[in-house]
Parts: sequence; structure tokens; C-alpha cells
Amino acid sequence: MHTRLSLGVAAVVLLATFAIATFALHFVKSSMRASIASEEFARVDAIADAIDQKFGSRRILLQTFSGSVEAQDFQGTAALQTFVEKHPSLRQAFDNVAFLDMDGNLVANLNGAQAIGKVNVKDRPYFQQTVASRTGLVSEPYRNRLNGLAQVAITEPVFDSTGQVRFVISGAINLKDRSVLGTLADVKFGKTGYLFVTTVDGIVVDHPNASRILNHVQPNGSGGDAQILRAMAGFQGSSEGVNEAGVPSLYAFDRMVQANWIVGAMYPRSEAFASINAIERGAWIGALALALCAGALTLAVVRRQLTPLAELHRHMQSTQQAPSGGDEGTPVAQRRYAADEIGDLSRTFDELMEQRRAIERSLAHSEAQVRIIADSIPAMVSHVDASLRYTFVNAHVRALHRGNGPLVGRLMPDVRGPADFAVVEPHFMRALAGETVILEKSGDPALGIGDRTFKAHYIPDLDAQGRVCGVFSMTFDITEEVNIRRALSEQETRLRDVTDSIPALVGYFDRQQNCHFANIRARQMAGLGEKSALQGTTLRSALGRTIYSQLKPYLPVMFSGKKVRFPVRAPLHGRQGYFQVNLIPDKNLRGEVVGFYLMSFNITALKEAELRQAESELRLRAITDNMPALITYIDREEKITFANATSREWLGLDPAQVLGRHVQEVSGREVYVSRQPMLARALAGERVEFEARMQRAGSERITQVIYVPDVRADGVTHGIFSLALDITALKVVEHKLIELARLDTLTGLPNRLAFNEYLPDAVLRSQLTGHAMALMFLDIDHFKAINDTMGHAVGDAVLSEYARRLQGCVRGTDMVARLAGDEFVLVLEGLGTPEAAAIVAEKIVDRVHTPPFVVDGQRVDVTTSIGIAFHRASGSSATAEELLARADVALYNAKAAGRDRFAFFMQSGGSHSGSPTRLEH
Ligand SMILES: Nc1nc2c(ncn2[C@@H]2O[C@H](COP(=O)(O)OP(=O)(O)OP(=O)(O)O)[C@@H](O)[C@H]2O)c(=O)[nH]1
Repeated sequence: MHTRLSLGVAAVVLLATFAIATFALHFVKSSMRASIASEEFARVDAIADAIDQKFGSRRILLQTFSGSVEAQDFQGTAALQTFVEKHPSLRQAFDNVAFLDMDGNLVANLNGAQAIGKVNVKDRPYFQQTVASRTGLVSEPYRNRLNGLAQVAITEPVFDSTGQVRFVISGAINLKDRSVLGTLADVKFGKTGYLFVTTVDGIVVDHPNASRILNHVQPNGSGGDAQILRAMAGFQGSSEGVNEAGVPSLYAFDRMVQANWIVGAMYPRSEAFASINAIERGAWIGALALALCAGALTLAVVRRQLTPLAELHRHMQSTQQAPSGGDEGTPVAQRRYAADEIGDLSRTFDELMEQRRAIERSLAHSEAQVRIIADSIPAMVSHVDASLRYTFVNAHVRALHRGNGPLVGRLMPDVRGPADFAVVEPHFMRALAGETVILEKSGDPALGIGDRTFKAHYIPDLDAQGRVCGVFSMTFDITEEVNIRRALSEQETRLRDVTDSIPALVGYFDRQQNCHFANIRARQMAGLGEKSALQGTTLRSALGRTIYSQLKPYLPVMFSGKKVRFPVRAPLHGRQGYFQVNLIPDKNLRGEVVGFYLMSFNITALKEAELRQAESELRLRAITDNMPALITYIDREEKITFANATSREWLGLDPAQVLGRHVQEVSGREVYVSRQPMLARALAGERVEFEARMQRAGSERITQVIYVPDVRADGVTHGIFSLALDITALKVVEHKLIELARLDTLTGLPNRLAFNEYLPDAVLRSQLTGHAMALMFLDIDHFKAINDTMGHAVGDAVLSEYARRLQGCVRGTDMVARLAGDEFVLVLEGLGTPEAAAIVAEKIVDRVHTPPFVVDGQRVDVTTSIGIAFHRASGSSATAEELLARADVALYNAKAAGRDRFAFFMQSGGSHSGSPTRLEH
């Protein structure tokens, strides 16, 4: 800027100087030209006046001479000749003076009488005009017939006493006579400028080129000097023109009074204005020098004045060269500025730069965002200007054309190739005409994407005035979508084939209940042809009022997203028909119901069968309700679908309350958990029987439950028939029978069966607890004798008393049993040492014989023998049978030892025995 401003100032100074110089020079030149022209004209005017005076003085001389001739009244021409010759003074004014009579004959001649009679000028115009006008004149130039010189004549008439023209005096003047015109040859205008005289008719009177004298200014009747012609037409004054030789010249013209001739001057411009040109050159040189000085001075002043601006410029450059997003030096708020206009300018610049950087950063950020967005869009995004030149392409476009170099700035036909461009060109032209265009097209095989399908959006780019300045292009790869569409179409065809082949009405309706699909049966029902359009067909029109009114209440449920199945009734072939309608909501990905499928099956036959079955079930119910058992049907979901009236008594629930409820809900969690394994087995196809306890009316009842799997013809278990019988009473009886089977009816003691069940458990307990136990085998001594001597009844009484005394010798937890006859066993548990068992055995022996038995008032002496098998938990693995055998061996030994005693089994084969008073071991 420094240089530009300096150059600008210099240019202004130069221009100003040039303009001033041009104007001044123009003014000076104009003035000087006018002055030169005026001077030239003045000179011409002066010359014309001088010539006029010459002619005037000569006319006066001739008039005077004429008067003298008239006064003397010459009678003969000789006298006249003499008279003329006596006036040689005429020679000073004329080259010759002649007297001409009325016939034009020369009658007297100043230059000698020899010419008298030899010349006749009657044909000369000046003669004729003088006679006719009776006054003198200056003639046209002519060539003297005697000497051939170019001359003019001044005439004057001589009158006689009667006033008639007697003679015409003609004073001839040679045009080259120095006293008249000859001096004109000395008049110069510059070096080559000259003076000339012509008549008003254009006859050259005087000219530096003598050959032109008496010739016309237009030698051949055409052309000629335009300025002279203009003077011939009456112009007087100065003018500029071009002479016959093509030289620009300054002309001046003036008319003479006496001869009415034109005195002209031709002054070549180059000579006339030579001084002006010299002045002009000098002036220009001066102006240039002045301009250079002024320019230099101005430059110095400007540079000095621009120093702060230069500093500002350097500051601006350094600020602009600072990286846009980087450190930009001192913050604007902390910078110091000069307290002048430049300081204000610097501050304003810095603030503007700050704002610009902020905008640039924002713009860069926005551009980056736009690029990221454009690159992230799963589409090829580009922009071309009105000349189809790329101005933007996203990453997908670059990737597609990665072998094609940079795309921005290139023309679309060059980038896409002629084949692909020919496809899209008409659509781009429409977009450039302002139309948004969407088209589907195959990919360019040249790019290896010929098997892909694309959907292109061409969107006009409008400028602020609403003119289309380019086109945005967004192209999506819709190959998958097209494939899906194709698959959907095929699927729809298959759906149609399938639905046409099933015995049901199938239709699809949108949320507004407009039909979009109907299989062939549905079309037949709605009165539509196989191929006819479904437009205008609604759910109501397709189904008719009767069915639609039954279906309508279910629509809100279906629209809430649930499948709905329900029966409807409608006339069918003249009788009542039944149909099962299924409404299946069609949900989009957001779970919104956008439509629904309707399937309707003819279930008339099924319904009729159901009705028949219902009657059968009524009968069945009547039977089951009167059975003393709880009869239920449990389906595969473990829900109760049938219950007889017994449920009211057993469960406290009406059969209707039970239906549809889960077993757990009805029976409670505890019962359900206990029965779940049996339910599972039954649902697996196994018949399951078990007993179960249940609470009913505050008391525990025992039931026998039988699960019978409902295995249908297809081999699948559809549910369970459950039969529960109250066997509480039966169980009581059974329990009693069991007890009775384990009791000795005579003594009331557990019998052998009970003992056999008890002993193994006792042995196991001993091994588990680590405590020793003792098994005693007891037998009444010589009981047979009691029987035999006192009778069986006494024997029985003895047995009963014996049992009672045994029980009295042991703890309630000890086991006392009668095995058979007079054989008893005693099981003692939780023992420490054999001595504990010996004490008990000794006690029994004592208690049996003391006090004596008394039966029916009779004393019966009873003693007993005891065999003891002591079982230590540790180190012994004897079984119940082995213990019993050991105790039997010990009993045998006690008997053998004399009876009325006890004996321990010894491992060596013998035994220790003890008397009633002594423990033997
Ligand atoms: N009164 C009565 N006698 C029975 C009963 N059961 C068995 N007996 C008799 O009891 C007797 C048992 O005799 P044994 O144990 O064989 O011999 P014993 O006479 O006791 O002689 P030892 O045992 O060697 O002392 C037999 O005579 C049986 O008939 C019963 O229930 N009541």
C-alpha cells in the first residue's frame, strides 16, 4: 500500500501537472495562435491597404490627367500623342498609358507612337465596362498583346464637351512592377509562407510562382485550395487549412477596395506556430521537472505521513499471519494503542480481527461438523455448481472415485464418465431448473458397483435471490431395500398362495380398517374378483353388518396390542354358522399397532360337536358331582379346567371359581410343592397314585390321589384327570390292623413282627450314637409244666403277669416284646457297660420269683432264665439276627446252668451266667 499510495500520489501529481500544463498550454497556444493569425491578417490587411492606396493614387492621377485632356479639347490624335509624351510623370505610376477611342483602337501611347494603330482592345472587358459605366476601374489581369507581360489596367473615361465618352485612358501596370505588386515578392511569412493576390473569380494576380499568374486558382476547374475558395466566396480573416501540397497552413484573406481583389497569405503551420511548439516543449519539460519535484516532495511527505499506517500495516500482517486457532499474542483488552486515529484504527482492526477469527473458528467448526455429518451419513453427498463442477464431495464419494484424483473443481462429465453421466444428466438439468428430483438407478459398472441399486436425490441450491446456483446430490445405496422389497413381494405371493390354500378367510387391514390384502376366500365373501383392486374395501364392507357388529367390541383390545380370538355367529347355507375370528395386531419396530390381520375359520362343525360334548359333559358332571371324590382336570399349564361339586365341600370353592386357576393358586404353595413332582410325572404320561394329607374343616384328612394322564390319539398328554378319594376312615382301620399285627394279644406287648422291625433300628442307633446296647432273650422256666399242671388259662395268666413284671423292671423307652409262647425279648439301649445290663437282668430274675405269682388264688412259682447279648457299638459289626442268636445261645446256657438266672453270651462260645443273687461273669 505504501508503494501504491506513493505511486498513486505521484500519478495524481503527474496527472494534475499534465492537466494544468495541458490547459495552460492550450490556453497559451490558443492565444498565441489567435495572435499569430491576427498578426498575419493584419499584415495582409496592411498590404491590401497599401495596394489599394497605390491603385487609388493612380486612379486619381488618371482622373486628373483625363480632366486635363478634356480641358484642351484635342482635335487630332497626334496632338494627343504629343500631349501624352509631355507627361512622362505618368511613367512613374504606370508602365504605359494609352488612349483608346470608342472603337478600341490605340490612338495615343505613352511608350511611343509606333504602337498606334496596331492595338485594338475593343474586346477587353475593362474597355467595354469603362465605356459602359462611364467611370474608371481597375481591370482584370490580362496579358499584354504586345509584350506578353501580365498586366492590369486602370481606366478612366475622357468626356467631350457634350458629355460623351471620347476616349478611354488605360494605365497599364505590370504585375511585377516593383512599384505596385512587385514588392509583394519580398513579403515572407516564415521561411516558405508567401503572399498572393487573386481576383474574386479566382484568377491569380500575383503569386511567388510566376507561372500561376493569370491562371485560375483551380488549374483544371476542380480541386484547389479550399481556404482560397472560401475567400472567393467572401470570407475575410484568418483561418487554418491544408494547402494544395497537403501542408497544414495558416491563412489570412482580405479584400482590396479598389480592385476588389483578394489578398491572401499562406503561412505553414509548422513555421507559424514554431515558436508555440518551442514554448510547448519548454513548458512540458518544465512541467515534467516540476511534476518530478512535486512528486518527490509529495512522496516524501506521504511516506512520512504514512509511517504510522505502515506500522499498522505491519501489525495487520503479523496479526493476519498468526495461526487462526493458535496463540494470537496479547489479548485485545491488554494491548496499548496510540491516542490518535491510527491507534483507533489499530484497536478497531484488532477487534474486527478478533471477531473475524471467532467467526472463522465458528465457520471452521461448522464446516468440520458439516463434513463430519456428511461423511457420517450413509450416503454419497456432493454439490455441483451451475456449470456441473464439483464444489463438495463427502468421504463416500471420494472413496468411490479414489483412483480418480481430487474431485472438487472438476466437471461432473469428466468425473463420472460419458456413460454414467448420460444417465443422470437429464435429471441434473431438471434440478438446475429448480425441481427436486428423485430417481433410482443402477450403479456404474465401471466403478464395480453395477450390481448395486441407488436412490439419488437432486435438490436445487437456491441463492439469496431464489436463483438456482447449483445442485445438492444425496445418493443412498438401497440395494438391501430393493432386495427386501423383492423378497417381500415374493413373500406376499407365497403368503397369498398359502392363504389361498387354507380353509379360512385371511385379510390385512390398516388402522383405519382399510383392506390391503385378502385371500381368495375373503375376496369371494366380499364379492370381489381375484385380481380386482381392494381400494375402498373396508372391514365393515368386507364382513357385512352382522359379523362386524360382533367383531367391533374386540377391536379396541386388539388395537391395544393383544391378540384376540372370539367366535361369531352368522347365517351359513340356511342355518346357523359359527366362525372363530382371530385378530392379530401388526406392530412396527416401536411396538405401535399399524394394522392387523384377520383370520376367520368356519368352526360350525366343531361348534356343533362342542354342543354335543357340552351335553355329554352335563351328564358327566351330574355323575361326578355325586361321587364322594374330588375330580378335577388339570391341563398342561397346570390349570384346573374341570372340577366337580366336591370342590365346594373339600376346597370351600365353587367349581366355577376353580376353573382356569392354577393348581398352586387353589391348593396353596406348600401342597403344590409337594405334588409338583407327581404332576410332572403324570404330564409325562405316567399314571401316578399317592396318598396325601390335607386339612379339611379343621381336621386332617387322608386322601388317595390318582393322576391319570390324558393321552390323546396323537400320543401327547394334554392334561391330567385327578381323582382324590377321602380314605381317612380306611386309613384308621388300616392303622389299627397294622398295630394289631404287631401286638401280642395276650400280653399286649409288641410281638415278633414288631420286634423284628425294631431290632435292626436299635442296632443302627447304637452304631450311630456309639452307645452299647443289650438284647435279652427271656424264657419262663418249665412253663410247660405250669400249663400241664394248672391248665392253659393259668398259663395265660402267668404269661400276662410275667409281661407286666418285665415292663415294671425296665424304662418306658426299653423294648419288651413277646416272641412266642413263653419267649420274651428285651432291648436295652444307651448302656455304658455290661454291668448295667446285668443289673437289669438280675432285677428281672428277682421280680419274677418274688413275690410269687398268684392265679385264681393259687400260688404259682415262676422263675425265668435270661440270655444276654451285649453289643458294644465300637469294634462290633453284629447284625440284629446275630445278636438274637447270641442271646438265644446265652439263654440256652442260662437254662443249662440251672435256670432262674441270667447269662451273657461270650465270644469264645461259652457264657457267663448269673444266679438270682449273683452276677456271674
Ligand atoms: N398256657 C399257655 N401255654 C402256652 C402258650 N403258648 C405255648 N404254651 C406252652 O408253653 C410250653 C413251653 O414249654 P417249653 O418252653 O418248651 O418248655 P418248659 O416247660 O418251659 O421248659 P424250659 O423252658 O426248658 O424250662 C409248651 O407246653 C406250650 O404248649 C400260651 O399261650 N398259653
